[in-house]
Amino acid sequence: MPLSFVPLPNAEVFLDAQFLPVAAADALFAELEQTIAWRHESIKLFGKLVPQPRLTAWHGDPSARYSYSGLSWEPQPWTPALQALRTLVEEATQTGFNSVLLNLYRAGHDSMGWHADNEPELGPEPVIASVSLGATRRFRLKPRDPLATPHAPVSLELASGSLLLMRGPTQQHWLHAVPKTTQPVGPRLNLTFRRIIPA
Ligand SMILES: O=C(O)CCC(=O)C(=O)O
Ligand SMILES: [Fe+2]
Repeated sequence: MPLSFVPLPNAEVFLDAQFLPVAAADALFAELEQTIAWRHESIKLFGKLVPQPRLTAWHGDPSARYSYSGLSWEPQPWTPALQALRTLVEEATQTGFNSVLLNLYRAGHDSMGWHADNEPELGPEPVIASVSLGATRRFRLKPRDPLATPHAPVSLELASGSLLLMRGPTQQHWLHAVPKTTQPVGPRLNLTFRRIIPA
């Protein structure tokens, strides 16, 4: 299935709900959940170290150093599975990526707060290609400034094998999040492919 345009003001968002066949997505989920060296990082919030509500890993080209939420990341090398997925994502999006951030949401209590992927290393108009595997979780988007971008918040259910593409002015004008849920939900793995501009 091709990427379809999600019409939002001051944004360029595309979604392919079935980028990977379900069986391939489930197999990739199982492989990555087992083989990635997942880390439980903490971030500094108001001077206190707080464990992130999810597990993470960072892979990429050696030149793709990155700072994220006050953390500095040295990328781990591409594994064959990650390299194969990168090639598929690059073909689908016609974009080159040199790194991928992996997030493992172990259950409904794991989450990602409101933010934009607007770190300076990503340049002025970051291209973010996000592949989801495993349980379906709700992905929320809301305008950063509702006066400049008058639109209600948006929910996308990101199912296993889906590909979400955000580019152009999206990170400048919109925030996104994966809220906690009290619904019983299994683990979900998300991979955001990024292009770091080496310093
Ligand atoms: O898990 C998701 O769908 C979003 C992940 C995300 O926003 C990020 O890694 O910056
Ligand atoms: Fe993000």
